Amino acid sequence: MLYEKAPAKINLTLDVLHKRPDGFHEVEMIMTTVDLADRVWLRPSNDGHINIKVSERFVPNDRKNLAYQAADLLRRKYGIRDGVEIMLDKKIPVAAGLAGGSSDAAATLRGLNRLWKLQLSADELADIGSQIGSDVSFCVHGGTALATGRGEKIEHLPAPPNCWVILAKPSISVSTADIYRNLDVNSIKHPDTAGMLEALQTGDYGKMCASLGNVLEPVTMKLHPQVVVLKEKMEQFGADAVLMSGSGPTVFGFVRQEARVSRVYNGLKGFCKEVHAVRMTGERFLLD
Ligand SMILES: C[C@](O)(CO)[C@H](O)COP(=O)(O)OP(=O)(O)OC[C@H]1O[C@@H](n2ccc(N)nc2=O)[C@H](O)[C@@H]1O
Ligand SMILES: Nc1ncnc2c1ncn2[C@@H]1O[C@H](COP(=O)(O)OP(=O)(O)OP(=O)(O)O)[C@@H](O)[C@H]1O
Repeated sequence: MLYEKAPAKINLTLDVLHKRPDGFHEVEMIMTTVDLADRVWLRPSNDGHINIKVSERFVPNDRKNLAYQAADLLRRKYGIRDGVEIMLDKKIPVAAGLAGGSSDAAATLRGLNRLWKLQLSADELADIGSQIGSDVSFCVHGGTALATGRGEKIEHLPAPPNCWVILAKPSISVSTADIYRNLDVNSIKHPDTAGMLEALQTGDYGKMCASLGNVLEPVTMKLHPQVVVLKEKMEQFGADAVLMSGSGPTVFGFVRQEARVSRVYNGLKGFCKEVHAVRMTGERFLLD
């Protein structure tokens, strides 16, 4: 049995440049992994099938699961006949803007690369992953990166300055496709991507806080006012800066002072079932 960690991501910035002829949006976003992770186990089986077992009742255990799609893609591409059992222990909130499914798919790609001795590089796996979803390429590499194109073009960046990240997910589900559909590309207020890049290069915490921005945030907030309330609460409880991740609805807040972490965490617990205090790991997966 083989184990892979599948960490969640947050978006420090998310900008949309334009809508493409293929219906997707050309994005420019800075993402980083946090130490909240699903756990993925892979066990070879000789029935020639891909079997998924998931700890979470609402997550599909058939070909709709992104980990299934990752295994299926590799099997077809490399003519593999072996079966595999994939066990997913979900810790990342589902449909949250934290790339849970994408990270499971990425971990499956990394794990099967080892199990089936395919000797593919991280870039090759990321390329295969982009066929599953826009966030899978980033999740194959992890760490901190600028993602462009549909999200599949990755440039590695230095890890963010050290701080706590409080994640809070309201109990609503958000469809990424719906949020992009409701975005008016002509009235976008673009985030300061250059400022965020500089903050990462220089390790400037204040500048990182000031440069957070996500063009999908107002779209999700309009459809789900709970996200506005949650962001305000997090600010009131003392987070240094707050933003929605991806298409939402998870909101994250940075807290540098150790003493404030429990105040923000406990305060939010009163409003929200799913609250986590995590760190940005900056941990990149290097394949051998
Ligand atoms: C919001 C983010 O999570 C930010 O990291 C990503 O942009 C979305 O990544 P994802 O969930 O992996 O998205 P996909 O599964 O590829 O696409 C879901 C849907 O979102 C829309 N979509 C996604 C990515 C993109 N660059 N433009 C889009 O318009 C499309 O309607 C697509 O059908
Ligand atoms: N392994 C998986 N884990 C969770 N959800 C999955 C998985 N595979 C498929 N899904 C489906 O994908 C949907 C979105 O789940 P996911 O947790 O990946 O969303 P997300 O965090 O918003 O992703 P992203 O940030 O990439 O948009 C779920 O409602 C579920 O039906």
